[in-house]
Amino acid sequence: MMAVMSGELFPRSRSEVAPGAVHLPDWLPPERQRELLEACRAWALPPAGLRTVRTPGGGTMSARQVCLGWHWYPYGYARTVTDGDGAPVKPFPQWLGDLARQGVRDALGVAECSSPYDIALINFYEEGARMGMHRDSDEDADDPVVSLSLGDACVFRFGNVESRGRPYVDVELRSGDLFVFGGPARLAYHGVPRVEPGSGPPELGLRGRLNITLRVSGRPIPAA
Ligand SMILES: O=C(O)CCC(=O)C(=O)O
Ligand SMILES: [Fe+2]
Repeated sequence: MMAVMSGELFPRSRSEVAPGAVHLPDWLPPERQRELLEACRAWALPPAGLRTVRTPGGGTMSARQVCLGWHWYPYGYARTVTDGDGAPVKPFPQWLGDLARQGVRDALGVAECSSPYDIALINFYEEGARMGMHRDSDEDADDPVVSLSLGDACVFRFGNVESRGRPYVDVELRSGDLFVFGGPARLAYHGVPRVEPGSGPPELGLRGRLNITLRVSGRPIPAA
């Protein structure tokens, strides 16, 4: 099936990296990965498409990003791309919310969400891109963060709630993997120190890595 699985001595298996943080390898079958990739390609187009994120300190993030539902900027959420072309953020589709809930159910065994999933951050890692240790703390809800990976494999570093440093666990995330962090792990520091170029399944047809993180904003649904 997937090239990354060929030659594997042991099948990769579910692991609880920390209480509330679960990795489910190969969660998305290849055809669902292809569908999600096609959707990402459409979302990445302007207006409100893929952009380089500038941080308040004057730096830029090396992974480029596009958002759905709510536009994330360092450090908050808006209805429009306030730090880009100013266009309204693209809508968050119902099917993506259903996928998020399914992910929470499969990973944590429960799916009591305070309100529907309504945010997607899609990060595109080209050669050399990475993401520093940070917390996902701009949401007003504590529902689990659901992360889906497509394309090249990466090292996903999952740490603790106290600091950016140790202890942390390095997990390899590959195309189709699900990673969910909620409960006591919801505000843990995490990051992507490395992406392995050319390690994705060739038949997917993606150079680089895409990560889709799904979140609950905890904000009232804005009037249309
Ligand atoms: O790319 C990843 O796996 C992590 C992305 C992430 O942590 C984020 O978007 O906040
Ligand atoms: Fe994050």
